Amino acid sequence: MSRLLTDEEIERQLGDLPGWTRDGDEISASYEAPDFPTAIRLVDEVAIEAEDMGHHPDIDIRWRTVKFVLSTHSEGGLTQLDVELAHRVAQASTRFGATTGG
Ligand SMILES: C[C@H](O)[C@H](O)[C@H]1CNC2=NC(N)=NC(=O)C2=N1
Repeated sequence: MSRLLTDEEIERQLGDLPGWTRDGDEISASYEAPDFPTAIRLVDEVAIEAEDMGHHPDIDIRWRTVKFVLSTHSEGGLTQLDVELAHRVAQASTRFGATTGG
């Protein structure tokens, strides 16, 4: 089900994901939460979503900035699972008042 996406498919779908950029086999975005506890709650929410999907982000937390890096390791690149998880991260970020530069 999770075949690698083409360059065109990736670029088109990133158009619906403000703040998300592609770097080779990964897509990533940084979100700034109102404060550190909210950043941690955002990470906790994304952990629940990721576990639900069976698809997990790399996460970097620095004070109230949280960077999510997505790739499908089993396929060696980007699949629809990464796009789906990015949308879930974006929606959770909105709920927690976290914003992205994009
Ligand atoms: C069996 C299980 O679904 C796999 O190991 C999943 C777990 N989470 C994963 N997450 C990500 N980002 N890539 C994977 O290939 C992956 N594989």
